[in-house]
Amino acid sequence: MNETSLHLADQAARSPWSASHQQAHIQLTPAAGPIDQTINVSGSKSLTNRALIIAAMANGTSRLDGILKSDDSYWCIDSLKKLGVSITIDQTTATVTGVGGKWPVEQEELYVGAAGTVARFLPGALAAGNGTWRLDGSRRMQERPLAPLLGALSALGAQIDYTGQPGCLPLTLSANGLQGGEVTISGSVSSQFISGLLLAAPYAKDPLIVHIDGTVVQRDYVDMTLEMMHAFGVEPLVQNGGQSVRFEPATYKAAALTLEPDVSTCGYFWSLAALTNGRIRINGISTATRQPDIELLDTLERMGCTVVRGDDFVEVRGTAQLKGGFTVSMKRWSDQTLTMAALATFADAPITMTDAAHIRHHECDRISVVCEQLHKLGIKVEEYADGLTVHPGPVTPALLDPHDDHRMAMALALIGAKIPGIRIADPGCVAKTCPDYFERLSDLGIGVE
Ligand SMILES: O=C(O)C1=C[C@@H](OP(=O)(O)O)[C@@H](O)[C@H](O)C1
Ligand SMILES: C=C(OP(=O)(O)O)C(=O)O
Repeated sequence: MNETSLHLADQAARSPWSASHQQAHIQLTPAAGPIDQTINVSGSKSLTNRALIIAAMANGTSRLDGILKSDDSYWCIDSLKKLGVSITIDQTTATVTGVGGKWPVEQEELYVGAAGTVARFLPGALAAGNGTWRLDGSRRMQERPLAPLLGALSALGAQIDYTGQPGCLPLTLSANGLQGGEVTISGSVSSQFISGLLLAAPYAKDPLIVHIDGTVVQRDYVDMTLEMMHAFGVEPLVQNGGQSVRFEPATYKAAALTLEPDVSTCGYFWSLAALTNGRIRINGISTATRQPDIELLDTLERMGCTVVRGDDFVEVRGTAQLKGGFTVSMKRWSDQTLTMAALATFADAPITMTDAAHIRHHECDRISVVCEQLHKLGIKVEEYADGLTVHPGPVTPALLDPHDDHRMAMALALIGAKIPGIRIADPGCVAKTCPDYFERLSDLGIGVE
């Protein structure tokens, strides 16, 4: 594949916290022997951006330890600062002085980068206040859906004017606070729509009941949102088996929190141990986490790995031959679909991943792109609307194109940890959630040139 056929990355979405990897591509070389390390992993992107936005809406000053410093959290902080929120960062500690839901800057242009969490969590927070703001994002973020969330916010009093594709960024949001009452929203395409509405719901002028229409993809992220709201002193009343949530008018209270490591990022390092018949222990996390990608561990065990579940660490020990020959639903933990596709390349029988249709709306059409990239390696794949089947086989090194998708780059790099000569274009795209990913691989003995 020549350079001209590569997906053109949106460099504008790369933040000052991006990695140093600005070269056109890198080449990976497997470590000389099994990887055997104990490591730490940076804070959760999902928890970081929830905590930042809620802290900004709270009364009082919050202290957040263990935040993630990546593109997604950078654009979250940048937007909140533009709204007049005082945020100071010291290493991985954020000190946020909340504005109680009244944004000091009532007219501003905000940029969310490629961050789905900011694109989906900020509009509700804005709609709860008073002002007129223009929101924009990366080229890909301008293609990702927002309509279910914005429809609900409009029903509660927000005025949304799309200046690009209807239902997407860029848009102008004008608000004079959220009405109470009842509103219904779907989470069948993204759980973030639900989370974005719930985060703002306590600030409605009257009691508000949010009804969830149908099933929610990756539902655990909604539960993470409710847990984070609780940490800031708001008590949502969950009813009807989780299909409705009732809120009395309330204001978040400042909090001091330490955020968990990012379990989605942990998945790549645990998978490295699985693939190299090595051992990786990650400190500071346990399987008691609400982060759904912890589900990967059960599947690694199913593939023949050993998992040690400590109170404050999780260790994965690999195996000489990964087992396949099964179908696995990715509905709860679909961010690991690409990781599973990389692992399946080296299993002893095909693996089918299902229930992941919504990841076609993520940083790229992840099902189509991962099938295309595995095909370049000579791997037989079958693509379905909601997933794929990977048939293990010999790998022919190639230049792989992550399509500006951090998870595509991080997952495909796992193949390079096993097979010499794998090249990954635009390695800097990992900065969305793990700017130092390739440095970490190098520290583990994998060649990164
Ligand atoms: O709420 C969150 O923090 C997230 C929700 C999920 O998005 P979808 O529900 O859109 O799949 C997940 O893929 C994303 O990485 C983070
Ligand atoms: C889908 C993802 O991110 P987001 O939707 O938060 O941009 C992800 O990190 O895999």
